[in-house]
Amino acid sequence: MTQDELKKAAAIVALEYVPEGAVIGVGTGSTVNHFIDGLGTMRERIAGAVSSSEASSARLQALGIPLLDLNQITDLPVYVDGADEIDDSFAMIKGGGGALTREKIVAAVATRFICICDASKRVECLGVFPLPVEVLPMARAYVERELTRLGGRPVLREGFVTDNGNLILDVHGLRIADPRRLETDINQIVGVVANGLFAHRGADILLLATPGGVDRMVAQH
Ligand SMILES: O=C(CO)[C@H](O)[C@H](O)COP(=O)(O)O
Repeated sequence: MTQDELKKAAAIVALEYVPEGAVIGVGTGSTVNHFIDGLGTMRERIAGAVSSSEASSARLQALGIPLLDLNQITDLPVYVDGADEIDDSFAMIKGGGGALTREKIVAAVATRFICICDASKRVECLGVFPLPVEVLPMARAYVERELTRLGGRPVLREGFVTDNGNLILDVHGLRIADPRRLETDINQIVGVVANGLFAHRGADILLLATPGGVDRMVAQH
């Protein structure tokens, strides 16, 4: 199976977790695109979706799925999203697509975070994938210096502007032994909008696609 076929397999299993009549939180990325396509086939059975990016919003709208404003939602039973890395505690690095801030906001509101990914995303220790950090443009150089002080090597994502009008620094060279601590430390840097560590709010369910099938795992927290 190709990596894309594995992503699709995880996404299709995630459709089983979509409650009848509910608003669904929708992430961003190539794995989630398969999930959105699946949602399109069952659009009469859901109330609509809250999206984490302009790209996902466009795909949802093209399939006729109503988009809702997060500010009008009090009950979001599930949020479905991919990850760039996920560890044994279901802490993740996300933001490869640059949508980390909105992803974090929608995930914070959701009752259950369902992570869908192929087995290559499972790691023992987070940090081989460069950690994305969304930064206000005027703070870029200052935040770069502070991230270097934390032991990383920040690299500006060239030619990329987030949906919020900000920049992304991809931080290389971090071996993240304590994801919660680092998530908090980076959030303390003035000018950081959000960082791609999802450790305080990790996944609740992991649907991990392997060539042998999709493993369903539930977090122990
Ligand atoms: O965090 C994300 C986007 O900001 C994605 O979930 C992550 O990059 C995984 O993407 P893909 O499903 O394309 O492998």
